[in-house]
Amino acid sequence: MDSILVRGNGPLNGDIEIAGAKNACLALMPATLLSDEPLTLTNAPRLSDIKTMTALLASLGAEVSALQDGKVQAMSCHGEINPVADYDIVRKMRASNLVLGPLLARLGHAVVSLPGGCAIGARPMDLHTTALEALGAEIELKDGYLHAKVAGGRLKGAVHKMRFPSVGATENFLMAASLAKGTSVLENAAREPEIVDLADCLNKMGAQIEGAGTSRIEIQGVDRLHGATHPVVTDRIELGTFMLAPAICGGEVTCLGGKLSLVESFVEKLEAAGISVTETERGLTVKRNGDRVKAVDVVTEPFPGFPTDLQAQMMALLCTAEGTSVLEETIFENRFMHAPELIRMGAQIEVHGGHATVHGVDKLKGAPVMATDLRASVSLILAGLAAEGETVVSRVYHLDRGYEFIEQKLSGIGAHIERIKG
Ligand SMILES: CC(=O)N[C@H]1[C@@H](OP(=O)(O)OP(=O)(O)OC[C@H]2O[C@@H](n3ccc(=O)[nH]c3=O)[C@H](O)[C@@H]2O)O[C@H](CO)[C@@H](O)[C@@H]1O
Ligand SMILES: C=C(OP(=O)(O)O)C(=O)O
Repeated sequence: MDSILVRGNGPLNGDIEIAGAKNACLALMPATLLSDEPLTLTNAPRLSDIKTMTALLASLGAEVSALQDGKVQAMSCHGEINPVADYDIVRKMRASNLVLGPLLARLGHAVVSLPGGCAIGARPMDLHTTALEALGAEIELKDGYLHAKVAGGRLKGAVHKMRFPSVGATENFLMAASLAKGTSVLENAAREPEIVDLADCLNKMGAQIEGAGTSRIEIQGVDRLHGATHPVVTDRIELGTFMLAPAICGGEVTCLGGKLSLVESFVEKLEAAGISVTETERGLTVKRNGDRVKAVDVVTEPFPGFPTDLQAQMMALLCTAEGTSVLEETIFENRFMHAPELIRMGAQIEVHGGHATVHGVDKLKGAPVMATDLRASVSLILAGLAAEGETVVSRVYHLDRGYEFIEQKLSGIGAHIERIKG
């Protein structure tokens, strides 16, 4: 298994290109199941998760090809569709559960393995199933699989309010309701940019969705959807991650394609810590003011709040802040696994339940550390860039799920980083 070696760095300077969003692309790809015409996604990220979704869609009967430089993902689903999403693929990736809504809408039945838990916490599906049941589906759990069917074969529009604004359940509901008979309304819907991106793409395919990006989304069901070409929205988590590189090491870096609207609550915290962020036509330029950042408190929340997917990276920054910061994780129950690894590097962190208290130290020290999940992995790389000496992050397969060409991208702004093939 590969490892990443990072050497403590001086200032970082230059431009870094931000890719299309993993979490948007993984929701857009299953939309191909809704139409027999081709769906082409441009600006797709080159990640192992995208390959896993490709394998899942292929197992369901879709033709999926990555074209040109790999950034164009073309999909077509005109042949026979297999309604069974197998455990062997679904277990590899939470986002596999996003085929449930489209399969049900297109075929009137589906059998999808439960994703199971993952390192960061439980990944339940009750919000997905109750949302689809509101549209007339009957869903039963048997042998670890959700068996879903619709009497009469077609879902029916309905008003549904979710108890929590789940991103995945909102995505499944949008795709399912697009082909349902009549009007559907989702209340307390998730407002993440990835939801807006999916709704934009579905609308290009002929869906009639209004209100995406707000907590009330209205969907007028249509009889069929057609093909479309759609660019995947910028990855706000990759953007936030790379914005932290100059914040940690000093210097000035422009994240090309970055937009403030994608990362507002994150930028508020960066500014409070003493980092300046400027938006230009090229992207977001980030500069640290002074030698050390100031401590800030962070609470993760659904969008537009501070993203859970940036909590680990923010903790890496706060390890060397002046003062004490408290990070509260409210989305996933086990998302502080980077803390013990950061402690190995000299950080002073106490974790109590969903709270982590970080007492800033002058300097971190390089150490061998272990990546436990995707965002934890990258937080250790960021911490390594701020540490004295060498840090080797092992088990980086997690990293390849969410960051394309990370060594090349960070080397391009002056970081000392290399991959050790394992
Ligand atoms: C709100 C939030 O930040 N969601 C994040 C979540 O999306 P993802 O779609 O995976 O997760 P949800 O938004 O559905 O889940 C967030 C919370 O709801 C709970 N839950 C979820 C579904 C369900 O049926 N029942 C249930 O109780 C989960 O246990 C969790 O506590 O992970 C993605 C990958 O890290 C992130 O990009 C999303 O921003
Ligand atoms: C945890 C993440 O992904 P997933 O939900 O696919 O596990 C993430 O993107 O940070």
